[in-house]
Order: sequence, then C-alpha cells, then structure tokens
Amino acid sequence: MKGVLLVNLGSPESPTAKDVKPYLDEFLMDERVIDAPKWLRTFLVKGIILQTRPKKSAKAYAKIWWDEGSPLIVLSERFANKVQQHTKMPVALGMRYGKMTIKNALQELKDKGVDEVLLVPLYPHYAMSSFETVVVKVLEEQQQYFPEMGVTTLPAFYKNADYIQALSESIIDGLKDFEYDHILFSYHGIPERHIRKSDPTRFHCKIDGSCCKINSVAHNTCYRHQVYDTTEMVKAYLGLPEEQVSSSFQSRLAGDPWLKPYTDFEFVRLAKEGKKRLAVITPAFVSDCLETLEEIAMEGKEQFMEAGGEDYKHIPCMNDNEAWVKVMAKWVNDWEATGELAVTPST
Ligand SMILES: C=CC1=C(C)c2cc3[nH]c(cc4nc(cc5[nH]c(cc1n2)c(C)c5CCC(=O)O)C(CCC(=O)O)=C4C)c(C)c3C=C
Ligand SMILES: [Fe+2]
Ligand SMILES: [Fe+2]
Repeated sequence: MKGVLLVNLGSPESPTAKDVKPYLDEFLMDERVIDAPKWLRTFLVKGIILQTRPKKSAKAYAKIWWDEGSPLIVLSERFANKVQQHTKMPVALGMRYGKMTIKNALQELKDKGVDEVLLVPLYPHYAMSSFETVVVKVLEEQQQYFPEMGVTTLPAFYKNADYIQALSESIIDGLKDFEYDHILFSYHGIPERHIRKSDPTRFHCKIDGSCCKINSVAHNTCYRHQVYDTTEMVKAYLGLPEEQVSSSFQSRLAGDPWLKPYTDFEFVRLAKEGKKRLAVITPAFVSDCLETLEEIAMEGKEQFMEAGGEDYKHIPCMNDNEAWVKVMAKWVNDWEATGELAVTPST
C-alpha cells in the first residue's frame, strides 16, 4: 500500500534552555548544516555555540510558544491532519530534529500496511541544510529499519504552478486591509559556500546572480536560483511592478559570508529609501515558526520602525490554509493514482 511521509524541521520540546540545548546540538551537529570537519564542528557547536545560544534561543522561543506547543509543530500537525482528510492513503508527519522522529513516522506508516512511501520534505527550495538532509536521513532510516519499503521523493516545488498560485493567493489574502509601498520576500539564508558545494557542475553558480538566467542542471540544487525564481513567479502572478518587490535573506549565523542582501539591512535601506509601509512574506517556510513569528513579525517590525518605517505587516505562511492543503492533496493523490510526480525538477 502507498503512504505519505511529510517532514519538517522540528522544534525543541519546550522553550527552555534545558530543552533547546539538545535540539540545537542535534541540529547544528548535522554535517549538512555546519559542514566543517567533525572535530571542528564539535568544537564550534559544543565548545562555543551551545555555551550561550540555548539561553538566547529559549528566550526567543518563549515569545512565540503556544499553549499547544511549538507553532512549527502544531501548524505542521494541522496541515498533515487536513491532508489526511483528502486522501485514502495513510499520511504521517516526522521532524528532521527533535522527538517527532522520522523513524517513528516510518514505523507508523509500516503499522498501517504501507510499503511504498512518497516523501515530501516541507521545504519549497533545495538546500543541503534543509531538503537534502531530510532525504538523506529518511533513506538512512529506511535502509536500516525498513528495508522492505520503497521511497520516492517529491522534488523541491518552488516553481510549481499550483504552489505559486496558492502562495500568491495567500499573499492577496494577507494584504487585505494593508496599504503597502513595498513587498519584501525574506528567505532563510544559507552560507554562500553551500551554494558552491551543491553545484554538481562545480563552476556554474557564481552567487552574484550572473548565472541564474543561464539554463543549467545546477539550478535543480541551487537554493539562490530557486528562491529568486519563486519571487519572480509570484511577482508575475500578482502583476507587481519591479520596483515594489525585492528579496533578501534572514537568520544568518556569525562566521562565513551568507547569501546577501541580509534582511535586517534591507529593513533599514527600504525605510531610508522612503518605503514607509512594508509587507514581508517568508516563502522559504510553509509553516510559521521561530524565524517568521519572532525574527520577522516581532524583531523585524521593530527594526523597520526604528529605521523610520511607518507601517509593517508580516504575511503568515500558508500553514494549513485550504488552498495549500488541496494542492498537497492533489500532488499525493496524483502520485497514488499514476505513480507519476506532479512536481519534477523542470516544472
Ligand atoms: C528554509 C529552510 C531552512 C534552511 C535552509 C535553514 C538553514 C540553516 N539554519 C541554521 C541555523 C538555525 N536555524 C534555526 C531555526 C530554523 N531554521 C529553519 C529552516 C531552515 N534553516 C526553521 C523552520 C527554523 C525554526 C524552527 C522552529 O522551531 O520554529 C535555528 C534555531 C533557532 C536559533 O537558535 O536561532 C538555528 C540555530 C543554519 C546554520 C542553517 C544553514 C547552514
Ligand atoms: Fe535555520
Ligand atoms: Fe545562479
């Protein structure tokens, strides 16, 4: 029988330093997140980052935590439950890090008689630190514990027409009653080095954008290319003028150069340029989470207003909205019926 495995990033058990620490430990010790040699990663993570960051992150998590738990987990569960209502196949939800493990989700599917799994990483764009690490982990667990199961992965859906439509409609919805001068598409950042590492040609990606209009197989795994494609397609769908839209990258860690422009610098630049009413959309995330609710909706607003902005709105992620649920249900049901994937690297 066929079944569906949805995988998102995961959250700590609670917004306390005690619970944030093991979560960050697992997350940042992932060789696809901090891709230094193991001895150096161990030194950086356990010797430096984990000494101070859990306390700081716990404070941020406490600001956005819900009675039911982490917004990312709760919203992903609501989404999975709604997708389940639209398909006969069993649907399970796992997280790459934390207690809601991928192994348990695969076991849940197995217990329901599933031996053919459609894996859907809940990331619209391919990055080694998000999409790729999910795929690798699922295949590791499958090979070790569920060798009889087959796994097919839905590719990154950043430019799929149904996804673009659902995202664009959610923006229209979010902009009701909000007068804006500018819409900022703020994507989670990654180190520039990761772009080069993920380029199978080893020479295509130049990071500066000069490569992105030249067709290449590199784009299938180029996060930068993919996020700019999402912006362009939404811009076209909504008929937005060039000068009213821009893209930027948030949530960087200290150290290496990360993709630019940086969202916090953009808040200041846009306010100074007279874009006084700013709408911010965060399409790298399908579910609201720490990075959208705290960094963008709270901190971002403060930064923009301090720089001279007058009005600010974070447009929520698609979360469990009906249109997005229906898109996902269509993709998984098409796969069940035909064995074909609605999303391919070229769609
Ligand atoms: C869009 C997908 C994501 C990519 C790509 C990504 C890369 C990436 N992240 C870190 C470090 C941290 N990210 C943190 C939180 C976080 N990251 C994503 C998604 C992507 N990360 C999400 C959805 C969340 C929120 C989780 C939640 O519980 O709500 C954190 C933890 C919080 C903090 O301490 O700031 C860290 C750390 C790196 C280093 C990286 C690429 C190399
Ligand atoms: Fe992150
Ligand atoms: Fe490029």
